[in-house]
Amino acid sequence: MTEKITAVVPAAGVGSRMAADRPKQYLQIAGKTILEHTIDRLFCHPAIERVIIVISNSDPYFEALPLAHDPRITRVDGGAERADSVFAGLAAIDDEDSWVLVHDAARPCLQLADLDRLINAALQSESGAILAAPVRDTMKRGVVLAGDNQQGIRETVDRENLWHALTPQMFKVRQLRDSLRYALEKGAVITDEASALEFCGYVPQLVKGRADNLKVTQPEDLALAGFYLQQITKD
Ligand SMILES: Nc1ccn([C@@H]2O[C@H](COP(=O)(O)OP(=O)(O)OP(=O)(O)O)[C@@H](O)[C@H]2O)c(=O)n1
Ligand SMILES: C[C@](O)(CO)[C@H](O)COP(=O)(O)O
Repeated sequence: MTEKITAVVPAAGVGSRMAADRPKQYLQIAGKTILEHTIDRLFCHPAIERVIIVISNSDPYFEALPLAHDPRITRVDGGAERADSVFAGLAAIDDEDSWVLVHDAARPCLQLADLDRLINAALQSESGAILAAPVRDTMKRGVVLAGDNQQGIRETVDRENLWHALTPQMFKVRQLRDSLRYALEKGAVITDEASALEFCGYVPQLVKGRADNLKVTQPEDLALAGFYLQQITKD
């Protein structure tokens, strides 16, 4: 593969659900921050030429990391929402005909085989591609019960063809930038890149990925991510 790909890593969140003493991307696993593990996983693939890391403009942690001095890495300021941060990262890419791969800083357990399959699928897709994991549990939609903050079951959601969207998600820069701009201008709720393309009528490809490509989100995820990373570095 000769394609050279720019990765955009949104890392400007505060990690509120983690309830830690710092944003979760700076929590340590095996002596390195989650952010460093994530960047290491991306650079394992030869097609990843450059990484744009999107950081909060009030972030006091990033500059202390060796990453901050890596010539392959560019820092840009993030925005209020993840989609704003991704849009800011895209602004740092000059060639609109090139490929961009967006990967959450909070997903440090990405495996090379999944990354390679996603890249190959996106290169052959008119509307890019995302890693996704099929839902494995029975899915319920809740309803807030009157009088307290308890939820009851409103319905069981058909899980046929239901997927967890993961990252990386890979698209042509122009297609993603134009879709994000349009969707955000129209006030669409955009929680991943694919939803912006969907809003514009595109059909990105779903590429089955490993369920252990977890997004560190809640306190119990940190130990699990540590276990998964140990498995990767052992292989
Ligand atoms: N304004 C934002 C919000 C989120 N992110 C990034 O998007 C990724 C996925 O978002 P999420 O897991 O929701 O992270 P947080 O927003 O930090 O978490 P929380 O919602 O618990 O605060 C994370 O790497 C996060 O740093 C970002 O770059 N800019
Ligand atoms: C992009 C994402 O990882 C896909 O599942 C997820 O939407 C990001 O987390 P958030 O909590 O929605 O910001």
